[in-house]
Amino acid sequence: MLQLIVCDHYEELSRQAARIVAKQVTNKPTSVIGFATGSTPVGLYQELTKMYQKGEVNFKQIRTFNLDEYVGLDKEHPQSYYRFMWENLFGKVGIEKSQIHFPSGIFQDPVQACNEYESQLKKEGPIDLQILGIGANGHIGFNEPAESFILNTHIIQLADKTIEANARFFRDKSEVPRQAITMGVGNIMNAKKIILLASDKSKAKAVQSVFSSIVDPRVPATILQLHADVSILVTNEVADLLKDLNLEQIVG
Ligand SMILES: N[C@@H]1[C@@H](O)[C@H](O)[C@@H](COP(=O)(O)O)O[C@@H]1O
Repeated sequence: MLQLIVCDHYEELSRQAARIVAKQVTNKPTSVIGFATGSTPVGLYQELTKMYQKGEVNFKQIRTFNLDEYVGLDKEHPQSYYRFMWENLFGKVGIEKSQIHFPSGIFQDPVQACNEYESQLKKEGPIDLQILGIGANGHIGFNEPAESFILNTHIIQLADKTIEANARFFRDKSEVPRQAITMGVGNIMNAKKIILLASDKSKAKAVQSVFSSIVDPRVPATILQLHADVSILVTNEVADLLKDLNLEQIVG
C-alpha cells in the first residue's frame, strides 16, 4: 500500500522522516535500518543527529545496510557512499563499525562481492525500515531503468542521466564512476516498511510513476506499488506537479 505524505517544505519532510525512523528504533531497538545516500536524505540525517544529541533516540543496537556504492571508490574516497554515511550520520550518532553493512566498491571478483552482501542481507535481514531517495529517471538505489528487474545485489552500468546528475559531487563529470554495486529491487522489496523521500521538482514525474498502476522495469520505482507498506514523503512543490502523467512521459 502506498501512502502519500505532503510536507510544506524540505525541513518539514526531513523532520517527518526522522520521526518515522526514531519511532521504528524506539519501538524495536534492534531494528535493521536500510540507509540511502544522495542529497535528499541529508536533512533527515541532520534531524536524527539533533534528536540523538537531545537524547530522544539512540542507535546503540541497530544494524544498518546501505543501498549502494560506486565501483572503484575505496571507503575513504571523498565521494564514496561509505564516507558519506560516516560524515552525515554514523559518525555523529554513535553508530559503530560493527553495526554497519556496506556493499564494497573495491573487489577482485564482482560475483563474490555481490554474493557476500547477499549473505549478509540474508543473515541479518529482513530490513525493518528502508529509506529511499529516487532518481529523476525513477531509479531506486542504483537500480537503473532496464528491460527487466534484477532482484539481488548486482553490479550496474550507471545511466548517462545518473552520471550527469551526480557529476555535481565530483570535480568533473569524467570523474564519476561508470558502475555501481547495488541492492536489487528484491532486496528493497523485502524490507518490512519503506519510506521514499522526494523534495525536488525534478523528481515529480518519477514519483507520479509510482502511482501509475503499471509496474515497468524501465521506471524501477514502479515496483513499489506491489509493497504492503510504503510511505512517500514529498514537498508541496513536488505534490503540485503530481498530475495525470502517463508512463510513456516518464520513460527515456
Ligand atoms: N544512488 C543514489 C540514490 O540512492 C539516490 O536516491 C538518488 C537521488 O539522489 P539525490 O537525492 O541527490 O537527488 O541518486 C543516487 O544516485
